[in-house]
Amino acid sequence: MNAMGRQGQRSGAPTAHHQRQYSDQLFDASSNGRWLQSAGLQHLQSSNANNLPPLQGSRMYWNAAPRGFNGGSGSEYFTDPSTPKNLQTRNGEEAESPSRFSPGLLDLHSFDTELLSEMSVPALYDAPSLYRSVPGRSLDDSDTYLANNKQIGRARGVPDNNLLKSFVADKEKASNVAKIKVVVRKRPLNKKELAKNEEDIITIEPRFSSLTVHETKLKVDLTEYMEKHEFVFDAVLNEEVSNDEVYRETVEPIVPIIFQRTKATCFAYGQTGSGKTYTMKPLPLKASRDILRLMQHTYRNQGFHLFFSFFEIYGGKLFDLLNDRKKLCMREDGKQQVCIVGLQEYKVSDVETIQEFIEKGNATRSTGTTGANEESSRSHAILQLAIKRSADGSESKPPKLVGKLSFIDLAGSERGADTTDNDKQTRIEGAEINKSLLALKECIRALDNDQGHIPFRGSKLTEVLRDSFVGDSRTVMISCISPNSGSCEHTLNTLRYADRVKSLSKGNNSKKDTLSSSTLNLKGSTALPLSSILQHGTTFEDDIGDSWPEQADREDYDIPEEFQEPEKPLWKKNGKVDFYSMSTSDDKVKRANVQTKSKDPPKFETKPSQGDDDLNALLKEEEDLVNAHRKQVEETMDIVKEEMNLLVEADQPGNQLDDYITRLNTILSQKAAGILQLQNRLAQFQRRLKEHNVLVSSSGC
Ligand SMILES: Nc1ncnc2c1ncn2[C@@H]1O[C@H](COP(=O)(O)OP(=O)(O)OP(=O)(O)O)[C@@H](O)[C@H]1O
Repeated sequence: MNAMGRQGQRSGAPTAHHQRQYSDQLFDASSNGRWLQSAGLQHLQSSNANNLPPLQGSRMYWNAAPRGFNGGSGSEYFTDPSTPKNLQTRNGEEAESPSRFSPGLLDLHSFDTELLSEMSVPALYDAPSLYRSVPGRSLDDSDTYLANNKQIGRARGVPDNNLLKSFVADKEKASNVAKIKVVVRKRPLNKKELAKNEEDIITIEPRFSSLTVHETKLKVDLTEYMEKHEFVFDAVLNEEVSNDEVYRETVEPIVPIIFQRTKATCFAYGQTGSGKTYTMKPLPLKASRDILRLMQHTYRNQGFHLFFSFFEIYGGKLFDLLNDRKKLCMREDGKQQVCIVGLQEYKVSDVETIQEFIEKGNATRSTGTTGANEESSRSHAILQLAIKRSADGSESKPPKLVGKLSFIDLAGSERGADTTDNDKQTRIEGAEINKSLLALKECIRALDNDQGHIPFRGSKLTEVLRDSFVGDSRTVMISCISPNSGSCEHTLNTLRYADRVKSLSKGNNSKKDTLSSSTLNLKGSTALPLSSILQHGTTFEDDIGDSWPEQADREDYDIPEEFQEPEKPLWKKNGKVDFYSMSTSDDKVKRANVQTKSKDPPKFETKPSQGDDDLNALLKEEEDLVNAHRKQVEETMDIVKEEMNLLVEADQPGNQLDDYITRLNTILSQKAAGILQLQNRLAQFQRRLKEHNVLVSSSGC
C-alpha cells in the first residue's frame, strides 16, 4: 500500500483553486557521494537512495488515529470531524468563508507586510510574570490595564511625545525578546518505563536553567561508572511543569510582537515519544485566545483580522488538514517567495471556531506507531495564525499580512538505527523527517548568524517556513526529552541539537564568519561546566528582569588558548617559571593566584622538592589540558558521527550539506592540530623538567 493509501486520504471534493503539480526534486546520487568523499566517508556512500542502510523499527502498523494540536490535554482527540466548509461558530453563524479573503492561490508573500503606522507593543510586556512562571496568571489579568490604556485607538493618529517615548520603550522591549529561545522540557517516566524499573537519569536545576544527564558507562574492565553531561539553556522545565507554564515560558512573550510585523515560529523537537505533541497541542489555542484579546482591546477597531490555516508535510508533500487532505503545491514566484497553492485560510474571530479547526486538523493528521510511541506523528504539522490588516479599515481590499505565528509539531526524530522495520515506506519517511530536521537546524543557525545565505531549500519544511525566517523573526524551540535510562543516547542527541541551535544565539546577532560559527556550534555541544558559568557572574538574580538571559560568553572558557595567543616561554634559565594562560575560567583563577605568588622576588629554592612540586603541578596541568582537548576532540567526533548519520539518513545531499561537511572537516583538523601542538608542548615540558632535575641535582641541593 502506498503512502497515501496508508494515510487514509480522503477524496473530498476539491474546491476550485489554481493548482500546479509539484514534482519532487530529484536528488543526484553522485553528489551524495561527493560530500561523503569530501568528508573522508566514502565507505558510507552506499547508503544512498537506492541502498539505504536497513532502518530498524518497532513500527508495527499504520494507525490513522487523530492527534496533534488542540486545546485540550494530551489524551483529547477530535471525534466528530466535519468539513471546514460547514463550520459554524457557537452562536450559529457560519464561519467566514475561506474564499472571502483567501484567493485560492495563497501566496504567503503576496500580502506584503503592511507598513503599519508605528504602534506600541501592548504593555503586557511590562509584566515580569510573562517571563517567569506565576501560577494562575493569564492575559485576563491585564484586561483592566488594557481597557484603560490611553494608547487604544490613538495609535493611528499623530503620535504625541509620550506615545512616541512609549513606543520606543515598547519597541526596545520587543527587541529584548531573543531571536531564538531554546527551552527544554522533561516528561515524567511513563508506565512502561516504570514497569521496567528504568531509572530517571535527568536532574534539573531550574534556578540555573541547567540540567544534568547521568550516563552510565562501562570501563574496559566492565565496571560501571557514571558520566555527567551538564547543559544550560534559556529555560529548563521539569516533569512537574504544566502546559500553562510551558505556554507562559515560550509563546506568551512573542504573542504581542506579531502585531509588530514579526513572524514567529514555535516548534518542538525530540525523540519519538518524548512529549512533542503533548507540549505543542495546547499552545495554538492559548495563543489564539491572547491574540483575539489583544485585537479586542489594545487594537480594537484597527482593522486587524486573524486567519487560520493548518497543513502537514508528509513524505515531502503538503496536505491541507482543513480541506480533506487536499494535496497542496508549493511554488516560488519571481521574487523567490514561496506560495502554497490552494491552502485554505480561514478568517476567525472566536476561540470556539479555532478550537474546532484545530480538532478538525488533528483528526486528519498522519500518525503511525513507533517503538516509543503508539501514536507517533509521522508528519510535520504546521498550524499558522496570521494577523492581517485592512489597509483603510474597509474590507473592500484583501487585508495585508502584518505578522504570523507558526506552530510546528515535528515528526519524531527517531533514527534509522532504532528501527527494525525496513519497509521502504518507513525508510522514506525516516529519511524525509531527518532531512527536514537537519535543514531546519541549518536554517536556524544561518539565521542567528546573520548569514547572507539561508539554506531554505534544504527541505520542504524550511521552504514552507521561509517567510517565517526572514525579516524580523523569532524562533522558540522546545526540546522534549524522555527521562529514562534507555533513552540516554537520544536525550543527549536532542540536547546537543538544542545546544548547537542555542550556541549562536547571543542576542546580538553580530556577523560571524562561517567557520567560527561552526566552531561555536560544535563547542556548544560540549557540556558546559556549571561552575564556569557561575564564575562568570551569571546568577539567578541577575537573570530576573531579563526575560531570556544571554548565556555567559562561551569564548571565555571554550576556545583553546593555542588558537588565541602565541606560545609563551615555559621555563626560564633563572628558574622562574612563566605560566601558560589557560582557557578555562577555573584555570584563569589558578593562574591569577600563581602569578600573585610570583610577584615576590624569586627566592632560590634550596629544597629541590619545592621546585619539583611546582613543576609537577604544572606538568599535571599540562596533562589535564591535553586530556581536556582530547576529550573535546572525541566529543566533536561523536557529533560529527551523529551528523553523518543524520545526513546519510536524510539521504539528500544538496550544496549546503557539502558546505557543512567541509566546515566540520576544517574544525576537526583544527582541533587535531591543537592536540598535536599541545602534545609537543607537553613533550617539550617533560624535557625541560628533566633538565631542571639535572640542574638541581648538579647544584648539590
Ligand atoms: N509532560 C508530560 N506529562 C505527562 N505525559 C506526557 C508528557 N509528555 C508526554 N506525555 C505522554 O507521553 C506520550 C508520548 O507523548 P507524545 O505523543 O507527545 O510524544 P511525541 O514526541 O509527539 O512522539 P512522536 O514524535 O512519536 O509523535 C503520550 O501518551 C503523552 O500523553
